[in-house]
Amino acid sequence: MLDVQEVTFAYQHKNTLKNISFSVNRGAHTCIIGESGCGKSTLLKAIYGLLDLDEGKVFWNGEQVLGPAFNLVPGHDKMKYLAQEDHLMPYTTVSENIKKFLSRQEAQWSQQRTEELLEVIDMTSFADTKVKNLSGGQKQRVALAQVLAKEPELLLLDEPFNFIDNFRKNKLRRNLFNYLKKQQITCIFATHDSTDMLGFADQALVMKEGKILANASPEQLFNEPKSFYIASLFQEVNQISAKYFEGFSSTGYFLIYPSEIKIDEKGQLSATVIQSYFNGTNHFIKAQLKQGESIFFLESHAIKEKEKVQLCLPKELLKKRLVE
Ligand SMILES: Nc1ncnc2c1ncn2[C@@H]1O[C@H](COP(=O)(O)OP(=O)(O)OP(=O)(O)O)[C@@H](O)[C@H]1O
Repeated sequence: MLDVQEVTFAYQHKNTLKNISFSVNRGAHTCIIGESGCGKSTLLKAIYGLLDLDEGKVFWNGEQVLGPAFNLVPGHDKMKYLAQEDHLMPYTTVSENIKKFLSRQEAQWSQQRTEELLEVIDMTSFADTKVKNLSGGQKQRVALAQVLAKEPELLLLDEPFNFIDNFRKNKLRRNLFNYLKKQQITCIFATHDSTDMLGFADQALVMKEGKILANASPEQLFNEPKSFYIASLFQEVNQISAKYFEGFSSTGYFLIYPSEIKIDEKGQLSATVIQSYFNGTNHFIKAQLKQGESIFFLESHAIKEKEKVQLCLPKELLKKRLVE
C-alpha cells in the first residue's frame, strides 16, 4: 500500500505541492488529473523519491521513501517511473531495448517476456526495428514496455499516452491496464484525458494549484461534480443559474452536461439557436438563453440559426448537480 502523508514541496519559493495526503491499495489504479502546471508530474516525482520534501512523508508498504539527500541512486527500487521524456537506446532494436531492462537474463525466459511485452504495447511487428526509426508514439510505447520489464510493485506513469494516436490509444489502454490488473501491479498515472480516467482508474485525484480538490471514484466525480473545474475535466459543461428554477436558491448554479439537456416543448428554459457543430455522432448546438447566457446541448440533427427551442433539464439531476 502507498501512503502519502501531508506532503508539501516547493521548487523555489512557490509551493508546488501543498499538504497532499492520500493512500492507494495494492493493485489499484489511481489517476491524477488536472490542468497543466497543477503539479501532477511533481507529485509523481515526490512519490518515487526524486525530490527532497519540505514537509510530509511517503511510505510504500510501511517503508519510508526517501529523497536524493538520503539515497545515492534516487528512486525506490520496488517502483518504476515513466517520465514524459524517454531514455531509449536509438541504435538498437525494440526487442533489445526491452531485454536490457528485464530483471533476469536466461535466454528462453527473456525471449518469452519480451514477446509478452511486445504484445502488450502492440508492437510485435516492430521487434527488429531500430528505435531511431520509430515515431514519437511508438517510442513512447517502447518506453512503457521497459518500465513493465522490471516487474515493479508500483508503476508511476506521467501522461503515458500523450503521443499516441486515438486509434492505437484505445487498444493500448485496454492491453496495459488489463496486464497490470492481471499482475496485481499498483499504478498511478497522470493525465489530462478524462477517457483514461473514466475507463481505467479505480480512484481519481483531482489537482488544482498544488492541492487535491477531490479524491473519489471517476463515476462519482462525473455524476456529482462538486465544482465547475471538476465537471470541465470530462467535457464542456453548462453552468446554469439556479434562479431560473422554482424552489432553488438564487445564488447557486447547476452543472449540466450537454448530453443531458433535451428539447421539449414543456422545458423550463427558452433559448435561441446560434450555431450547430457536427461531431460525428451528434450535433453540438450552441444557443442563447432568453436571460442572455450561452447553453450547449446535443441533438441528432442540425438546427437552423435563430430557431427558438424549449430546453428541459431532468428534474432528478437538479438536486445532485446544484453547487451553492
Ligand atoms: N524543475 C522545476 N523547477 C522549477 N519549477 C518547476 C520545475 N518543474 C516544474 N515546475 C513548476 O511547478 C509547477 C507544477 O509543474 P508540474 O510539471 O508538476 O505540472 P503538471 O501538472 O505535471 O503539468 P503538465 O500537465 O503540463 O505536465 C509548474 O508551475 C511548473 O512550472
